[in-house]
Amino acid sequence: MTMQPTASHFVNGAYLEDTAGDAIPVIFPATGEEIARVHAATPAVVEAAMTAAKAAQAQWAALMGVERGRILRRAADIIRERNQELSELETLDTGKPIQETLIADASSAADSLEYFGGLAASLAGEHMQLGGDWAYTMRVPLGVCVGIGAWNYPTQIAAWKGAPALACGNTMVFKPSEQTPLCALKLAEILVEAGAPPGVYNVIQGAGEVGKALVEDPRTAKVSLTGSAATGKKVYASAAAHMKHATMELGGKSPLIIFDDADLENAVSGAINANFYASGQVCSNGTRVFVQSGIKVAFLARLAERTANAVIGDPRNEATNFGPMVSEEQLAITCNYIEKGIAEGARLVHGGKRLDRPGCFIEPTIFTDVTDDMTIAREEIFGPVMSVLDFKTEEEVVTRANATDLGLSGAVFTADITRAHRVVHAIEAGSVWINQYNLTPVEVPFGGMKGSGVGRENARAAIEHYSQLKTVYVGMSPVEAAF
Ligand SMILES: NC(=O)c1ccc[n+]([C@@H]2O[C@H](COP(=O)([O-])OP(=O)(O)OC[C@H]3O[C@@H](n4cnc5c(N)ncnc54)[C@H](O)[C@@H]3O)[C@@H](O)[C@H]2O)c1
Ligand SMILES: C[N+](C)(C)CC=O
Repeated sequence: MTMQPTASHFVNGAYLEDTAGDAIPVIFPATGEEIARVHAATPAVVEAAMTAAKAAQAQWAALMGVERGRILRRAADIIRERNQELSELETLDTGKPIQETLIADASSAADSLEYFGGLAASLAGEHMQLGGDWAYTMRVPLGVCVGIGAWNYPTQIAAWKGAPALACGNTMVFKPSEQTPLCALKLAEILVEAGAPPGVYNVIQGAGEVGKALVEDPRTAKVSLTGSAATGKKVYASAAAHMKHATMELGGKSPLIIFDDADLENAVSGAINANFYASGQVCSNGTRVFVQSGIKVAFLARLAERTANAVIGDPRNEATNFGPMVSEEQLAITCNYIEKGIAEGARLVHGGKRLDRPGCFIEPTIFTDVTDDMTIAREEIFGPVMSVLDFKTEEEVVTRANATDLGLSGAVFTADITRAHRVVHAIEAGSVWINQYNLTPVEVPFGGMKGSGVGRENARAAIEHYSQLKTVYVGMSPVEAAF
């Protein structure tokens, strides 16, 4: 099986190769098979991409918003028509089950292009009457935006950054994660097919060094990173040093709070989605599951029963609902955390073992008797490891839920609507669900508080992060000079 792209990079409207860059093998995580090989961008490729994006920007921004929007919406239509093919590619690139990718990835990219394509024509400033004088604001693009992606949602991340950037009249150079380089190339190809001029959306490959070169390039006006908190700190500092705009979509260690009065079955469903979707490799996952004492025994019993029903296997099989992890490296990190959990006294309720088969498979894992000070309760694992902690009172759980430097997401499951709102208002996180988990439609802003990031993706909020206001003061009478 091979998914070899035409070339490693997509620059100035066409595929571009430069084999002088380090080779990056693309591994299908379910088998360990190499399905493609791309090359990291050399300085010449970085230069070509930045030059193309810079050259294309003014002309792209000069188009009517409705014209830019039409191109984005046409790209959305093409993505929907090719959903099967793009979902299969996402599955091969990441290892996520096809039953997930068919509904969550290319379609999310299409939603984003459709949504921001729809908004492009309505981007506008304001008019202020100042007696006889007046002023107005214009919403203007930032210039060349750099997007840098994580490996868990390669298609979605490429579009969540590209669609609002392009809608606002910016151009983009996007660098996917070196672990999942294939999907973003398809987005670049589709945008050109939809009518985007050369240079408007470019994709180049590489690891952190290439990302760093893009961030530091003087032509870069804005950086949007999806990645770990550690990388975020470095990239944010570098962007700030040169006064560049920045959006940081980083990791989390989110609390999922289940009160005694919650619908048990729904709470179990929430905890499963919040921990085992995409084999646990979701930034917003609710990995600290706080369960009120009265419901804990019943919750754990039902959770273990339902988790035992997971269909683990080849992600290309439509029946599979739990696939491999993305890489041997990520699997090893996860196994290490499981060992630490055991060593620090947490009790395994389910899973905990690597599967005895080829590929990066590990069982969905549930720990109970977890305490707040344990490593597995403090650090983002980014694997299918759920920690169940118990609590007695609302006040106690809110304090414990907030006792983290991160603040990406959270949830509360309860039948008491007053308490639900009280608790979600108290949780320090960018997205909080009530009796739901991990739904992130394009209509609602997504992003983190505290160490989980700055800025927001999706919704109208993203427009604020991909454009800036210019104020124009119009003098209607002579200047009154002092002398
Ligand atoms: N908040 C969100 O929306 C969101 C979504 C998905 C993933 N994530 C987070 O991403 C992390 C997992 O992804 P990962 O392992 O790919 O993260 P990572 O931080 O290792 O890498 C992310 C990207 O940054 C690049 N990079 C690394 N060092 C860089 C540097 N110095 N300068 C510029 N670019 C650099 C990498 O090549 C990669 O493309 C998790 O922490 C997860 O929570 C967050
Ligand atoms: C943004 N989200 C939650 C869809 C995927 C994060 O890993």
